[in-house]
Amino acid sequence: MERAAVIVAIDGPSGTGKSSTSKAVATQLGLSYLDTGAQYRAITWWMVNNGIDIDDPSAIAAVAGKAEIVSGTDPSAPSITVDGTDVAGPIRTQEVTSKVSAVSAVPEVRTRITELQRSIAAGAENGIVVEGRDIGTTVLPDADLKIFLTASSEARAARRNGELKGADVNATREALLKRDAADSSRKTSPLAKADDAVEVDTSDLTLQQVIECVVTLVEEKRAGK
Ligand SMILES: Nc1ncnc2c1ncn2[C@@H]1O[C@H](COP(=O)(O)OP(=O)(O)O)[C@@H](O)[C@H]1O
Ligand SMILES: Nc1ccn([C@H]2C[C@H](O)[C@@H](COP(=O)(O)OP(=O)(O)O)O2)c(=O)n1
Repeated sequence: MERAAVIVAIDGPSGTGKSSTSKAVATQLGLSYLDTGAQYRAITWWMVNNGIDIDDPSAIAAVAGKAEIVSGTDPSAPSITVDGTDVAGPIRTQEVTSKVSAVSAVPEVRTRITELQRSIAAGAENGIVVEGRDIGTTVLPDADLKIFLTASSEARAARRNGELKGADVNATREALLKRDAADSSRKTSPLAKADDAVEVDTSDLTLQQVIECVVTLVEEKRAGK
């Protein structure tokens, strides 16, 4: 019998391990992978590049449909382009990181990106792992499995700091908490755990342990447990 395409939603705040876990789980299970944060970063990069006033939600809303964002969903080589330009590097700058919460709070931006995410998930024949902030609550509320990753702010800041050469861990923690607060308090589709999501606190787990935990949960779902 053909296996039905499994849809896995992984949400949680910054630095909880969503991207690393999702990529590894998708690779192990032969599923596609979608980093929705990269899409919000990509549209933010476009806004910055086109001189749009980030403090003016109506200016952002007016051009929300302009950028053509294409996400490659191979977990071993995820990619993202805007109007044909590879932006995988530029979307990770401090400037984009500091502006992405404001851009992603604009309802017109969310509507546009949510449509894109749903069409990518629907087209993933072998199933997909989709990671973000509102996947289990809004984008794919019928996902087969929903995971909500958490971790202490200290653990999250230490992990993020490990990626930023020479950064001050306290400044990293402050910036991370500020972004979480903005993402959790916005009106449209805030960062939240879905009622039926499995919460996993990764503070004291290795990445490998988190991956194994999620793989087991997917396999249990597939076995109909
Ligand atoms: N359980 C873990 N223990 C230690 N480090 C981790 C763990 N999970 C992820 N990391 C590391 O923390 C950093 C942030 O992880 P990432 O997957 O990008 O988180 P998110 O997508 O939630 O922001 C990466 O450098 C990753 O290797
Ligand atoms: N589904 C999503 C995914 C991300 N976002 C927004 C909010 C986040 O602060 C930014 C960036 O997300 P991203 O997952 O790249 O952030 P980190 O890897 O945790 O730093 O995008 C969102 O609003 N909804």
